[in-house]
Amino acid sequence: MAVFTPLTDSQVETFLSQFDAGSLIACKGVPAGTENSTFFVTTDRRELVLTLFEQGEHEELPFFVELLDYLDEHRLPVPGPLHDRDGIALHSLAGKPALLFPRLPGKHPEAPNLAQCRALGDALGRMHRVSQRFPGHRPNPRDLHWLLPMHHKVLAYLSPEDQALMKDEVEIYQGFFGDAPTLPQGAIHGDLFRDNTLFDGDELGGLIDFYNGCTGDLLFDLAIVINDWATEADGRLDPARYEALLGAYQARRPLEESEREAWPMMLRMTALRYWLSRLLVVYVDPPAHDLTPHDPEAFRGVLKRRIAEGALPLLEAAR
Ligand SMILES: Nc1ncnc2c1ncn2[C@@H]1O[C@H](COP(=O)(O)OP(=O)(O)O)[C@@H](O)[C@H]1O
Ligand SMILES: N[C@@H](CCOP(=O)(O)O)C(=O)O
Repeated sequence: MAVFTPLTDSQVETFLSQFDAGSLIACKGVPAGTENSTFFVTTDRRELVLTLFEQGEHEELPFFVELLDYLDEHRLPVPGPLHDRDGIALHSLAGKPALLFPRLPGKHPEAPNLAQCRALGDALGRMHRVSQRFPGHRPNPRDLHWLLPMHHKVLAYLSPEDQALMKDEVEIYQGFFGDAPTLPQGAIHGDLFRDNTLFDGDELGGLIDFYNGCTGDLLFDLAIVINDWATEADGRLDPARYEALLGAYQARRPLEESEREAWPMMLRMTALRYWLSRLLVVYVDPPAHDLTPHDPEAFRGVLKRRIAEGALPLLEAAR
């Protein structure tokens, strides 16, 4: 259960009255959330999602609004936030920052099929084409600059073998990315796992949960996607899903030479990013709620597979 701040109907009615979105019929807490309180709101006009921001840096919310507005204006399948009659999206409700969104159709794909992988690759490629011109700026909070200090915090909890793995990897990324040319930049989702997408059958209903959104290497986003969408439980890449996703992505935005060179390393670095963030949740900074944390071991497995796979000749097949 993850409604951290319950709301009364009268609170929701007053909140809704600022928007041109109809009158309240029903408001239901969504159990699936992990960080924010989310409600499905039905009015006499439409289906909406109300999010109360429980944690995180609230001063960054205007960036997320700008990014979603921008992507929505460019016809990407994202929930563009509703703006009130004065043009304001970000409000306060029950003492928490609040945003109202259209409710997008579909559910999270657990075992994505090839059509869904193609749809996701296509949407991400389209998003990255336009996001290169997004004027906002928010440095990537989970890139190498974060890995460098943070990995020290978990070393004490790891076996000697895993300590060596993590330390060696971070050192390798430092050497590689320190010397590499700047990769194509733009706004990225930053956490585009299956559970941050909605599918209605094979049709992509939308990309949601942009609260890791930031600006940085586009390739970082693509690598996160491959490590989740095209990866088996043991960390192995699934060639068919890999090619479906990368092929559709590159039909919209072909990778540049610098990105092809950085690709195997980016897959490794983003695998380690989740190994580390999950270890931090388990050992260093557990959340106040009792939701089961994600398993860090899964991404240790992904990292080890990516190292073993080396230069990934499959990329050629996905050109
Ligand atoms: N715009 C939306 N349309 C439909 N469902 C949504 C939308 N936004 C969120 N949800 C649903 O609410 C759940 C929790 O939202 P999310 O933003 O992922 O919260 P958290 O950051 O707390 O995990 C999602 O898994 C999804 O099922
Ligand atoms: N999708 C992530 C959860 C969000 O990561 P965070 O670093 O923003 O907390 C996962 O599967 O671990």
